Amino acid sequence: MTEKKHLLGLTLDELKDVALECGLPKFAAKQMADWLYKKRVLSIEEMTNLSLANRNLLSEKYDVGRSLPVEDQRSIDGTVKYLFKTDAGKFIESVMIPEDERATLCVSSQVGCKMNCLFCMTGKQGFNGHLSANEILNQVCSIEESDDLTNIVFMGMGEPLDNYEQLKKTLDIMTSDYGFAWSPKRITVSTTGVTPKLKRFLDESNAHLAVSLHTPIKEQRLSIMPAEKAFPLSGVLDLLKQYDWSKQRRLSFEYIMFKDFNDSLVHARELFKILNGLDCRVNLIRFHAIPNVDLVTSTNETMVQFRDFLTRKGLMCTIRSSRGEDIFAACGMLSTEKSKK
Ligand SMILES: C[S@@+](CC[C@H](N)C(=O)[O-])C[C@H]1O[C@@H](n2cnc3c(N)ncnc32)[C@H](O)[C@@H]1O
Ligand code: SF4
Repeated sequence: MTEKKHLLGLTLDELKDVALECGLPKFAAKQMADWLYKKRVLSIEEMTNLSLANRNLLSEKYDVGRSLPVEDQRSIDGTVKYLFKTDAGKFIESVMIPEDERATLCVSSQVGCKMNCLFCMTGKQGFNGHLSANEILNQVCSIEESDDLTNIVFMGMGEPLDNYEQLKKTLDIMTSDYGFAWSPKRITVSTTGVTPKLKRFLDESNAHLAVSLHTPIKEQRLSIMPAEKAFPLSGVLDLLKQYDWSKQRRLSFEYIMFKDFNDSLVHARELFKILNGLDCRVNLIRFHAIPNVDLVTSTNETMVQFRDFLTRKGLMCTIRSSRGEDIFAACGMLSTEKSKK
């Protein structure tokens, strides 16, 4: 028996094609979108404003394509890490982070990652495949807290801009009226800066952008982020400087603080210099230690000094609190290497 194709993850135009293919009236596409993205049903059977005959026709080739997490782990700080199995039998993780009135879901965009950043567990796993829009949206729809989510960040496993077509489809469905109808201000895409795709992302979406910067010095960045070779930070900044960031769209830079590596005031000064003229903020992140990597996180005192230096210069800078470290759910700690085995 051939595998059925999934409806979740299809845009309204694609659902119109499905309606045509299965001999359903064109307006059935909007009805399907309502069931998938507003009422979030698990089966075609539940789409009760489609006639039974039409539901049967649709079910011959399609299913909804929802799959529940196969495992969850809860941190003492309330963070929950979910494990999902993909269609290809691989595993990915998503992390739900509750904070005051907010509930943020950190989603994965790939199984593993090609970028091989020295400090990241996902990078150590290597690249095991792209996720489809279905598999990205399923992470949002299929967790217990789904209805309460206030924000989505693409900071889980993978480099979202290396999977641009599926990212774009996901963002379209999340922000369109026929889809989740979310404001793009609730969504942040984090990237090392895959320049050609970054340009498309800036032109084709209004979601917030976070760039993983980590050091203003080229040779140092190259030593911890091999992607610096193909997509130098200087090119990323040139591109970003062509856009108007003074409106609703937010630009931020992630900066992991490594002790005696990138945490001196010389670095802070250089960072200020290269970001000068950009309407942006800097998030300082503690390094979450991973096995077999010699880097160490900076002290709180150093982080505060670094932050205060930039703040005094007029650059908005915050220290991001680490969440879910006890269950290996914090930034850069996600890996499904073991699940694979
Ligand atoms: C896992 S990445 C996923 C998104 C995208 N690939 C990127 O690098 O921006 C999300 C963020 O986690 C950071 N990160 C990776 N490893 C980390 C670690 N061990 N400790 C703290 N942050 C880490 C990355 O630099 C990035 O800012
Ligand atoms: S930090 Fe981001 S780009 Fe680098 S290896 Fe990890 S997931 Fe990939």
